[in-house]
Amino acid sequence: MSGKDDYYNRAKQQGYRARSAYKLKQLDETADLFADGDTVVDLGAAPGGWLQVAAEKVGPQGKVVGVDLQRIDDLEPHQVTTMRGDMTEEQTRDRLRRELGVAERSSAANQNAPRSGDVDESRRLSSANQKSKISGDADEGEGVVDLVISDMAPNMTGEYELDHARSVHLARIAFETAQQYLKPGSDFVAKVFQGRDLADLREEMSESFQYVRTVTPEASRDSSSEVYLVGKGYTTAPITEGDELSVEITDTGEEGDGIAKVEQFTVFVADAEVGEEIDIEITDVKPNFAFAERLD
Ligand SMILES: C[S@@+](CC[C@H](N)C(=O)[O-])C[C@H]1O[C@@H](n2cnc3c(N)ncnc32)[C@H](O)[C@@H]1O
Repeated sequence: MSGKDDYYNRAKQQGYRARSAYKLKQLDETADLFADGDTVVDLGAAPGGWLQVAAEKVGPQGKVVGVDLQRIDDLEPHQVTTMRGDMTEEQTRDRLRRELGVAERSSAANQNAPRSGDVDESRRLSSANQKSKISGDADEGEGVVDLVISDMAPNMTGEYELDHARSVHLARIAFETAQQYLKPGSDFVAKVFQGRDLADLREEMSESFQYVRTVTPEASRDSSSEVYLVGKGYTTAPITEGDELSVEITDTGEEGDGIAKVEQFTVFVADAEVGEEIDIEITDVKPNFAFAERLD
């Protein structure tokens, strides 16, 4: 018996429905995914190993919603709800939206545009405590989910290119779902089989997250080509570090910096006064605000 088969036995002994539970635990160790009280969406959740781990990690104040083509037997933790459906179908995505209790938000529109509503000065935080604070005070309509995880996998045909393409398609659907519901600063994980479209998907994700990692948990079988793309720090910023642009200072932050809006996205500019029209360079981009220096 190889070392990897130990995970099967451990899952049996420890009451997990699938050995994949250990993949999620290892992903969490590597990428720090969960926090107490989080709301988590788990796509491709049957038979429920990841749901069990997620429920443990978010605790009794959290909420976990699992979706799968297959029926998922009831789980004891009260914070877990499940639904049976195909995530490639709109009606399943509608049901998920209703379960999360949010209005529809276009993922395409959301991809490079900020969410509606101003970002207030209280969100100007040090990067060290950014995730928890921002997650904690996000309003409905600004994102309601702290983490989207997808372990969706297609039925394997054995044809490498086809299986890869189908897994990328499922990961893209998961990514679109994440774009609809994630709070600024929150995270996303999706399984994908290695192949030629993996780099493109990672590149697309990197536009919406502060950074993206490719992680292979030890519990993934040696024979598997699966990897997990982990997006950290969901951002809706329409700008990137190094951008130069002309702005008008429309407000003043609590610490005296000028505030400019770029497509509703808040940019703090040091030494700038309300009413000034100035050229700036973006120096640091956070999930829902940025810092800039004036150029003139
Ligand atoms: C590897 S299993 C997930 C194991 C799960 N993470 C666990 O720990 O129990 C992959 C799952 O993806 C589901 N799946 C595949 N395509 C799907 C789709 N279009 N919509 C919803 N679920 C899908 C499959 O039914 C299967 O249960």
